[in-house]
Amino acid sequence: MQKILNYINGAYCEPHSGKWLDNYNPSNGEVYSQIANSDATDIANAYEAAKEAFPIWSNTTIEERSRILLKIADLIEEKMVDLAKAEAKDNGKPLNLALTVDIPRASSNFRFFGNAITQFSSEAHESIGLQTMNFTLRQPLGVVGCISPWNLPLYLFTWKIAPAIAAGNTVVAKPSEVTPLTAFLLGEICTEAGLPKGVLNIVHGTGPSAGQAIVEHPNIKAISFTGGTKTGEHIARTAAPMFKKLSLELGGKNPNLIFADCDYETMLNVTVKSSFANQGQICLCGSRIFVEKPIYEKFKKDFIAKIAALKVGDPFDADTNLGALVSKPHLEKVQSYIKIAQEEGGTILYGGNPVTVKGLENGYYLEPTIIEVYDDQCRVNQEEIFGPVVTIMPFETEEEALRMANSVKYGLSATLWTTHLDRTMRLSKQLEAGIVWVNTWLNRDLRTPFGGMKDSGVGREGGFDALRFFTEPKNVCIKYT
Ligand SMILES: NC(=O)C1=CN([C@@H]2O[C@H](COP(=O)(O)OP(=O)(O)OC[C@H]3O[C@@H](n4cnc5c(N)ncnc54)[C@H](O)[C@@H]3O)[C@@H](O)[C@H]2O)C=CC1
Ligand SMILES: O=C(O)/C=C/C=C(\O)C(=O)O
Repeated sequence: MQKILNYINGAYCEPHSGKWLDNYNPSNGEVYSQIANSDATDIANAYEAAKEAFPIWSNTTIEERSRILLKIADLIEEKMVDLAKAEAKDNGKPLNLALTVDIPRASSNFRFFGNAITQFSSEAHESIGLQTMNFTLRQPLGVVGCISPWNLPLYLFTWKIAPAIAAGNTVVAKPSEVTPLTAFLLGEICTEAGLPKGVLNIVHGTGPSAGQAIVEHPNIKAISFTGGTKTGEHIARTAAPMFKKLSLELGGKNPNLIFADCDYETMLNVTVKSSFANQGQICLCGSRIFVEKPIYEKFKKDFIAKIAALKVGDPFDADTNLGALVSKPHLEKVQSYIKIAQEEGGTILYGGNPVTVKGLENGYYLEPTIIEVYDDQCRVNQEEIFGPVVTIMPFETEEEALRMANSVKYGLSATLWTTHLDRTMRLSKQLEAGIVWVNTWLNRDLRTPFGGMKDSGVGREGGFDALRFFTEPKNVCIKYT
């Protein structure tokens, strides 16, 4: 059986413990590989390799760093099909999605930061009349930790690693133990691209063991984490006494506000995606849909018809719209919320049942599910489900829509459908979200700040924000006569 090995100091190696975890294929429920079950010793080894590589890498010219990052981007593109197949098998997502979204974005992450680092510069402030000149160095932090989740495996893993190494840091990174395969494959791509050994070290294993050891390591200077809010809270508690820099991209329960004056057809098509792309397992999915009363009944009917036409099936079939959920425990968690919805008095307008796919009877499939709710404070409207489940509810006024949109503990993204300019401006300012999309969804320009407010996280990634996170500003003040 295939072994998912650690990649430390430029070479693949077994975990120190000699222990392995089962890796499941969500499409058929079978174990198909073994994952290194690493512990604090593996993290310490990875740290040592990263520490040794740091003085050389941090003094490598920007041009050379950029050249290597661009080469990694090229190699990911060259290996697109193999990587996409690996992602679909490991995660259960449709191959088409991996081919058009996940792997192209992983390549773009390296290409973007390979270029961005050549434009990242220090600031200077001349204190006129005082004969002093200040300039601010932006120095790499040292060894940093990157911890990523299972929903967009290579996409989010590289979203952290690329800016970290572009800025001159060396990295100890851990992908999710639920989807480690493409991170494993990234090791050989980095070697082929000529990334010096020790610059990127990839350690596999569980959160409480390998992940915790990264966060606890006293000399790992910063942690960039994407995952659940509870885990983020735990990481913050562990890291705070060591004054580590933290970037936490956490959960979401994002509102999708639909006004009667919107471009209806575009809204309907995009709302299908923002509800169920990647089986709804994207922290940015619009899982709470609020529709202005005059078009509510029409929307309900049209939305149900669109969803009924989606195909749940084998991730490798070209016409599959929704593949498998990522794991059995996750499927059970999502199903438990459908039960809660019924207990709370919600109406299941569509879906709610597991799907049996011929030849893949033990896979983790679930119908896309639409729940009509009558109180925006109910649990299914407040708690992150992170699956193919959306709630819908009508509203009468802009004020009511805004109040409900903001009445959750999360604040990651919000989507607004309207052609009314004043309303766009008013609501964009008042929505409690780090990202507001108007008449679009998941429309990404990698230069923009990305992250959430409230329980959706701390800090911003993307563009120069990421490069600023992965560097320490040091001001030098010179007095001259
Ligand atoms: N992007 C997002 O917003 C994501 C949100 N979630 C939410 O979180 C829920 C739980 O999913 P999980 O897979 O359990 O996510 P998680 O937050 O536990 O996992 C994310 C990453 O953190 C690591 N991790 C876990 N515990 C850690 C610790 N103590 N120290 C350091 N690293 C640790 C994991 O190994 C994984 O690499 C989901 O049902 C979903 O609601 C999950 C994944 C992504
Ligand atoms: O950077 C993006 O485009 C998307 C990020 C998505 C997540 O962070 C997530 O789903 O967890």
